[in-house]
Amino acid sequence: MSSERSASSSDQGNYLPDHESLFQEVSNALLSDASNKPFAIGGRIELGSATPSERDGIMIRWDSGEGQGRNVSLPMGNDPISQAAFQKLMEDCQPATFGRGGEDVLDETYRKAGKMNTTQFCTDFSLAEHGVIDTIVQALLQEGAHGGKYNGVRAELYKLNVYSGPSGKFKPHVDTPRSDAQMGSLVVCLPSSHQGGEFVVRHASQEVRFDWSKRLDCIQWAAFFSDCEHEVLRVSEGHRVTLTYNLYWTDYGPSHMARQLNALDQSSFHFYVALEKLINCPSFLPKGGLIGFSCTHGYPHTSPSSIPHLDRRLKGVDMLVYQVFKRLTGSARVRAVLDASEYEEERRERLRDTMDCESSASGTGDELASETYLTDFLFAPRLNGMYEEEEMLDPTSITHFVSRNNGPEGREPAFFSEKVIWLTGKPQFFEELAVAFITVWQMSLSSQLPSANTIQYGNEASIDAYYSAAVITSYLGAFDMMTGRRA
Ligand SMILES: O=C(O)CCC(=O)C(=O)O
Ligand SMILES: [Fe+2]
Repeated sequence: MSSERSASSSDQGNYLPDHESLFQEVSNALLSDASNKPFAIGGRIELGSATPSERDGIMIRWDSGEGQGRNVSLPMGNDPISQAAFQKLMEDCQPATFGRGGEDVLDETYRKAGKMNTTQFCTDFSLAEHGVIDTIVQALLQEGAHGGKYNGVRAELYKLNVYSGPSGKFKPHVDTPRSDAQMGSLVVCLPSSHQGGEFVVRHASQEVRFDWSKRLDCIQWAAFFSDCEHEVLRVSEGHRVTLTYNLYWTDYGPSHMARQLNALDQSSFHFYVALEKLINCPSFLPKGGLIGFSCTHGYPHTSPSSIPHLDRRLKGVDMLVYQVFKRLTGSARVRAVLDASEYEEERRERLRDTMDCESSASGTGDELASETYLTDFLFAPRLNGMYEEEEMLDPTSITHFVSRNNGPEGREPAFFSEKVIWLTGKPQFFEELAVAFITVWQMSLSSQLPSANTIQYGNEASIDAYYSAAVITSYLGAFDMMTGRRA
């Protein structure tokens, strides 16, 4: 009894330092490059949730020589026919070579595996069906990498590999890049019983291990950047069957539509034909002007940097309208809509002060009230500084002036008002659809673990993401009666 108590009190004595070091480990892991810039990721696809044909097994069909086609389904059945087919697959594989000093070499002390080229086999396993590429793009694509040139990733099937026990392996190596656009490799492990054969990926003293030997009811995969060293540890038993893919950066991707007019045939929309007729009508905005469409979705923006990229995030009909505007007029812009009521009120008051005639003042007021305020606003949030309550990043209530010292009075408003012909009615102003609230905690990372009441909330660098109304606008040039076209 007493020994139990003393054990528990010594546990308690150890609890705090352990707790501290665990906390430190979490902090360090989060601050490390491996977390900030992941270099290897993995996932799995449960066969139960796969496509109907995959649920019965992943089919490999191959050319077995002399025009004979064969197939085997994985995981392999227990029946003699399946086993014979699998045996034949291994016989039809060639010994896998690897690159050394610019040459392809066969050295089974370094790599012991069978391989088959894509000219000899095909499979019904489809990466696209399972969102593997989408996951890779989401997790490995780094914002702004390569000057923002690349938006997506493309996978090209490269080889089928079989690593068999008791000595299948591939010692540490880096994959040979096949073009400048190559970003990495993807290894897909098909369900096949084996022991050992862990896949290890290393980068800058960090290591990620994938053990695919434990499950036969799923397809498991790992993707990693080209510059990562990796290795297949020894397979002690069974057969480890993988498909390898080369991954390439692409300039298309989930957000490429906004910048790629050819991705879609806009002229197939009824709206396109109708708008084209309107634009070609000489009595419509003869001197030119702005047409606008109120977006059907709300779009979040948290900082000035998100404004120029709003077009990439357009959804559904909003993206279609944006594309049609671009195609027909050559110009389209997505803008956030701000609450200009205070600004407008101030302006009206100033006008009232300066105008002597009551009737003209009220006339101007009406005119102002019918104007619509748009913005490509230029506010400069100070993310690291203190915010005054009313200075919070709130695009729905920005009514301030910014000093740009180049306006007629030395200052220019943060946003400009322009008349717009709305194609489907005015935007729903100022409607806050949702608010995401993120608090940046500035926790002390010193060895002193902050307890609940000593946690410091930094300098209140809170960021509100507002889903505000957005509009798409397009300038029409003046109609030229001579040419029958717009400038
Ligand atoms: O098949 C695997 O598990 C990985 C093989 C590999 O690294 C390669 O083929 O370069
Ligand atoms: Fe490799």
